[in-house]
Amino acid sequence: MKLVPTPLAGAYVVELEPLRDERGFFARTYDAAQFEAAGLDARIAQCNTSFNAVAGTLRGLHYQAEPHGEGKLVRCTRGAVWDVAVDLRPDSPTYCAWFGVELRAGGADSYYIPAGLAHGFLTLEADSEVHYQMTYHYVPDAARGVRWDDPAFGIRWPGAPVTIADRDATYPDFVR
Ligand SMILES: Cc1cn([C@H]2C[C@H](O)[C@@H](COP(=O)(O)OP(=O)(O)O[C@H]3O[C@H](C)C(=O)[C@H](O)[C@H]3O)O2)c(=O)[nH]c1=O
Repeated sequence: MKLVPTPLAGAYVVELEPLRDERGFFARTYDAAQFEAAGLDARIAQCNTSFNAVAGTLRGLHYQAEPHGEGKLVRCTRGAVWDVAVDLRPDSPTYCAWFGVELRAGGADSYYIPAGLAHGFLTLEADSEVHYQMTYHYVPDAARGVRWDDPAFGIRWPGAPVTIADRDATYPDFVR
């Protein structure tokens, strides 16, 4: 697999390098040694999956407040999503910048999002599933979020959400 830098400091598109034969392909999706060598957080504390019945489902953008920051390796395992991260680290050279990537089931890409960035996605197809590897465990009281259409970030989405949790739709404007 290849770690391809994104415009966001510390965030990478993880490109699979499929080994093909007459049956199909085999590919490594994660390599702790390669992550550590690149200075990425290689811990796997928990794995999660989310199923989204309706195309146009928007989840996020979420993060955990320090000291419970969580890195995420995000992969689409069914359907397709527009996957977005926004940098909320005040000391980062890419503070308040965002980067999106289309992730498809069977596609070559995953998205590694370090702690301190918020993450969200908009599904592009019905019955889309997203799998996460998390570097830190879930701490409900540390759950935070920013709004998908917050003017502070100017995130471009392929469409408006068809379904979104009230919590996600009503985060207050982000103050830099
Ligand atoms: C995140 C999480 C949630 N939960 C429970 C809490 C709720 O009872 C239920 C659904 O949680 P929530 O509505 O926060 O799920 P999402 O809106 O999909 O949140 C996720 O979506 C965005 C895109 C992310 O990047 C995070 O992975 C995560 O915040 O699962 C858990 O038990 N463990 C967990 O790690």
